[in-house]
Amino acid sequence: MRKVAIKTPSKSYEVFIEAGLRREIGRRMDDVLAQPASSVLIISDSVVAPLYLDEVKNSFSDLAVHTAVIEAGEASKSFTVFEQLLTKALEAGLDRKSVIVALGGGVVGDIAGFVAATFMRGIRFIQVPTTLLAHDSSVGGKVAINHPLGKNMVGSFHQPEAVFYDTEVLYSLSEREWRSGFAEVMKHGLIRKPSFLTWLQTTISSLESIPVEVLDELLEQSIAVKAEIVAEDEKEAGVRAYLNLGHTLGHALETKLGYGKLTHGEAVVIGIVFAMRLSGKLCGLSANVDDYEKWFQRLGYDTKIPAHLQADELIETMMKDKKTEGGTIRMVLLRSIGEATTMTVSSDEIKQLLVEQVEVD
Ligand SMILES: NC(=O)c1ccc[n+]([C@@H]2O[C@H](COP(=O)([O-])OP(=O)(O)OC[C@H]3O[C@@H](n4cnc5c(N)ncnc54)[C@H](O)[C@@H]3O)[C@@H](O)[C@H]2O)c1
Ligand SMILES: O=C(O)C(=O)C[C@@H](O)[C@H](O)[C@H](O)COP(=O)(O)O
Ligand SMILES: [Zn+2]
Repeated sequence: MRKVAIKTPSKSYEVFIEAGLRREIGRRMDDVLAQPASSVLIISDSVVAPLYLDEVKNSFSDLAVHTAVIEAGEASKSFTVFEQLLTKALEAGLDRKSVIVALGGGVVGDIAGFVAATFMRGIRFIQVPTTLLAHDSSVGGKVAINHPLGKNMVGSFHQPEAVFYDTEVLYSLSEREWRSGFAEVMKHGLIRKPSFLTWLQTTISSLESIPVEVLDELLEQSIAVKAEIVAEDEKEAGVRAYLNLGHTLGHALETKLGYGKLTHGEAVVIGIVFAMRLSGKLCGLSANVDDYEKWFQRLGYDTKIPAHLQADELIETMMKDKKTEGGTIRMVLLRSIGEATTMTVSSDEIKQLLVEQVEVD
């Protein structure tokens, strides 16, 4: 068992990392709750539920356990599904002492967390992440749904009571989902921990899956970066924005292509390459961005912007990014590997580089 402590002004809790933990959720939840739960609503999705919902459900005894299964995929982070889940919570008779359990990847974690943040003005919830990407999304309390005009535009900060990470369940992930999650792992190295990044470069040569003998270490190191930053700045008044490296363009790509077309990690990697090229121009990043791009490509990422997207429409969507201030785009850039910063960037500078990164047919 590995543990990472998350300490924020609003709540302190732990991330427990252990193979087989899904069969222990009910019993372990009692250990982390200061007050017992009156009932539980497990929210999962249509891919995860058939695999793991029964095992999680059976780990609870002497408690009313309700379940809700949403359609798998990014399109479910919507107002419609949000309302359906609130209706389910009401029909199931949840009260202020009830606990929501988010069993799934970042989509389930984000929407279930937002239901918990808003139901009766806020009830407790537990994260049970089932994707590699969710090592990021389950920690730190950002919960949200998407708006057709922008990613995560409606949300809150609502910290979970605990994160129970069962590493065994990751081995039913597709290669594409391993790759998507690994984008956020690399991001954590790039913004804060060059030694971790070097370790990743020497240890991980394929993303078919992450070898079991390195998985726990990789998760602990990557979550530790997030924990450090969230402890410094829970509500993104400053350094937490560094966790957004690659996201200004990444989110715009997800929005403009239609939610779910690219995975979140695929979009973020394109955004990271873009942010690194801009960093070379604007804030002295001396690292060879071509070498990083080649590393990403060797790992199977497509680093180019799809050809049919126009720079102007991407810029228009980037303008709606949550870091934008007074109509100017603020991006996370790198002064060096491991040292992030935020900077205002003009549309002209963005446009020129966007055009250069568009894929050639
Ligand atoms: N809140 C945050 O801080 C934060 C951080 C990063 C990303 N996010 C959000 O997270 C979302 C992406 O999360 P994701 O990549 O986990 O996507 P996801 O939840 O859609 O999961 C990806 C796919 O894998 C399937 N899946 C999940 N677990 C599985 C398992 N163990 N075995 C087999 N299949 C499984 C899902 O059903 C889905 O089809 C995005 O909406 C992104 O905006 C939030
Ligand atoms: O935790 C954070 O802070 C992050 O920015 C982590 C990101 O990986 C994540 O995608 C997050 O949901 C983006 O937040 P947003 O505020 O840009 O919507
Ligand atoms: Zn992200």
